[in-house]
Amino acid sequence: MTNLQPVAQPVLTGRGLVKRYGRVVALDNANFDLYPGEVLAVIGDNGAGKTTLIKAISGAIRPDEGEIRLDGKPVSFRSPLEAREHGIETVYQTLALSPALSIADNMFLGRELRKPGFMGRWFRALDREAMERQAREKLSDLGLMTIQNIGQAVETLSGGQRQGVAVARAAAFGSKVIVMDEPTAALGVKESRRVLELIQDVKARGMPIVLISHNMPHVFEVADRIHVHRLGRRLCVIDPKDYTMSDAVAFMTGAKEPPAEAMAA
Ligand SMILES: Nc1ncnc2c1ncn2[C@@H]1O[C@H](COP(=O)(O)OP(=O)(O)OP(=O)(O)O)[C@@H](O)[C@H]1O
Repeated sequence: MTNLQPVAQPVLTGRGLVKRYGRVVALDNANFDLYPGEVLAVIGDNGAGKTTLIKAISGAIRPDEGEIRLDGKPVSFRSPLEAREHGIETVYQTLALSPALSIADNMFLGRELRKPGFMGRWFRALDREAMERQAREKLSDLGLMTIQNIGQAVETLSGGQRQGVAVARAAAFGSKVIVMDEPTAALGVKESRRVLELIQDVKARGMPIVLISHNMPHVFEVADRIHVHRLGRRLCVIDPKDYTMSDAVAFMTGAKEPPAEAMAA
């Protein structure tokens, strides 16, 4: 069995996270660990609490209880913007791109570059040239320059290309962690392949990734470790090399219990 306790300090941890929605306990004392440079897949049945976990670590919700640490320091994000400011970028299932805006505008949405000047930030003119240049650089860094025109509206791109823009944006600005919620769910075979390659590219640049996915072949292809979530908490962490996809599904549905060494604290 592979030793699943990496020696490095985790980049991001969650301890004892609780989130209640009325009587529903979406997170029930959940723990979480992400290590440097790894792709950590989070899998679980519908309603297991994966999205709630990811929302907690990306600032979209505040847990009722528990502690989140980034680089060993306790953090408490009041909004996704605050999490972004700390280097945690999230690519949501719904993408959060503005279809009518250009690729460059989308990449800089909410953090537009402005020309220098004496006036307050919001009164200075946008520096379109710099944004377009940097957007082009970021996309080509990730091998995404099949997109010809950076001024093209996002609504004219294919699903895979849109996902590419969202991932490139996250990779460009996420200085510490990238979280991806079902990045291949709405994509065809070829486009999914490109996104999986992108995940590998981002990982190769040393950035750890949290990947939530129901797609077991994709999870088994790219994940270094798999966090299995059940009934609002982490049940176990497994190495995809040591288990089959049907083992993973059996653990997540409760059809089979994981061996003691994989059980999470
Ligand atoms: N805003 C909300 N209001 C009320 N209940 C919620 C809310 N968000 C999540 N829940 C409940 O919390 C539980 C966990 O939901 P969550 O979306 O985190 O699960 P999930 O593992 O991501 O599921 P799926 O795979 O279906 O997306 C579910 O019972 C869900 O109905």
